[in-house]
Amino acid sequence: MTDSAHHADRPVKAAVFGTGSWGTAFGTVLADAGCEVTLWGRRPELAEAVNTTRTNPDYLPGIELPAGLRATTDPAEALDGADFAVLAVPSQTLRGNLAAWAPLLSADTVLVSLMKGVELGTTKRMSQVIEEVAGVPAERVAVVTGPNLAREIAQRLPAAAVVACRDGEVARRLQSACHTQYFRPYTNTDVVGCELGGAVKNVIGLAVGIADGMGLGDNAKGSLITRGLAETTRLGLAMGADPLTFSGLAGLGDLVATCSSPLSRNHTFGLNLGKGMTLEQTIAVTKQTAEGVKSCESVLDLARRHGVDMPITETVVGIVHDGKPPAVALKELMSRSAKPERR
Ligand SMILES: NC(=O)c1ccc[n+]([C@@H]2O[C@H](COP(=O)([O-])OP(=O)(O)OC[C@H]3O[C@@H](n4cnc5c(N)ncnc54)[C@H](O)[C@@H]3O)[C@@H](O)[C@H]2O)c1
Ligand SMILES: O=P(O)(O)OC[C@H](O)CO
Repeated sequence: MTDSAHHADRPVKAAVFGTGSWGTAFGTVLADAGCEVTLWGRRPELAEAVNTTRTNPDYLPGIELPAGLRATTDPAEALDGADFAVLAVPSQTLRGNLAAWAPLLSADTVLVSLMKGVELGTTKRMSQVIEEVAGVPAERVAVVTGPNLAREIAQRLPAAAVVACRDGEVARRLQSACHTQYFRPYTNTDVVGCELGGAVKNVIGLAVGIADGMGLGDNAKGSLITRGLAETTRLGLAMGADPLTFSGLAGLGDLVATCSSPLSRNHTFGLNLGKGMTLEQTIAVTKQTAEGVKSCESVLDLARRHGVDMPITETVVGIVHDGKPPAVALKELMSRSAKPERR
């Protein structure tokens, strides 16, 4: 673990872009695993706070960060000698952000996506956006996903995760760079399945939050999780993913964590809508990135492009973007024509 995060005779170096909750928490994992980690953030005062107080007061208050983690606002400084460039900004800003950083990348730096979203308009997965903007092959892009609520990880509570890359050897290098006593990463080469699992679970998390807010009970929750996984798997199959990925950490594991945790921003966003807040009120009280709010539209777009039926995703889009009252949307969902379970 700690000893394995070395590259030949020097520590592995990682730049983490995004000093929000998950960038800071995953940077903590890398530093605890023995890497030299530099966090990039937009705001000098937050970088200063990380360096002087060894905490991130805005995103992870009260949690001590490791000594091997420092912050800067200079992307070139963050990337200097980096083996891994880890990206943890909102999915919809990644393209613009990375365009500015790409010219600073070395030829052998591996790009790592922590993001769980699908780009609006293009319907591209985050690894595809990275390949396109940075001009790198799929073998140099990895994805970290799974049931990883940032605050729990930063508190060093135990969790497993998936490190996915088309090139299995690159996945193994990243696995060893982020393996600690509390963070157990597994490798996978099914990048499409891992990314879809992460992006669609946010949409199902919204649906479950809405149901919880409406007081629909635990049977409704179990039904939404299971049928949500069924529609995720249908989309994955149409896009060439391995269906077994969806019963793993990137699918079921993340779905269960998101749909059952008060720490989930997507679940909380849905909960507020289900309790009767308007979209505007809900957005106003949401301080961090709830990716499903935008990605429900791109996931539905993706489903239509692939001719896949995703009724729960469609219901979420109806409530979140078309102003459909949750009670009306529920009635419509329950009135769909009867069918066999496996179809
Ligand atoms: N928080 C979690 O538990 C968690 C876990 C796994 C994956 N993720 C994923 O990680 C990604 C980042 O989420 P997060 O939880 O860190 O979000 P966050 O809201 O906590 O932080 C987002 C970070 O991006 C920065 N940012 C916002 N707009 C920006 C812009 N236009 N340009 C550059 N930077 C910008 C913010 O300043 C902040 O530092 C999301 O895709 C999310 O789904 C989050
Ligand atoms: O807070 P959420 O809803 O973005 O979920 C965080 C993580 O993705 C859980 O694995």
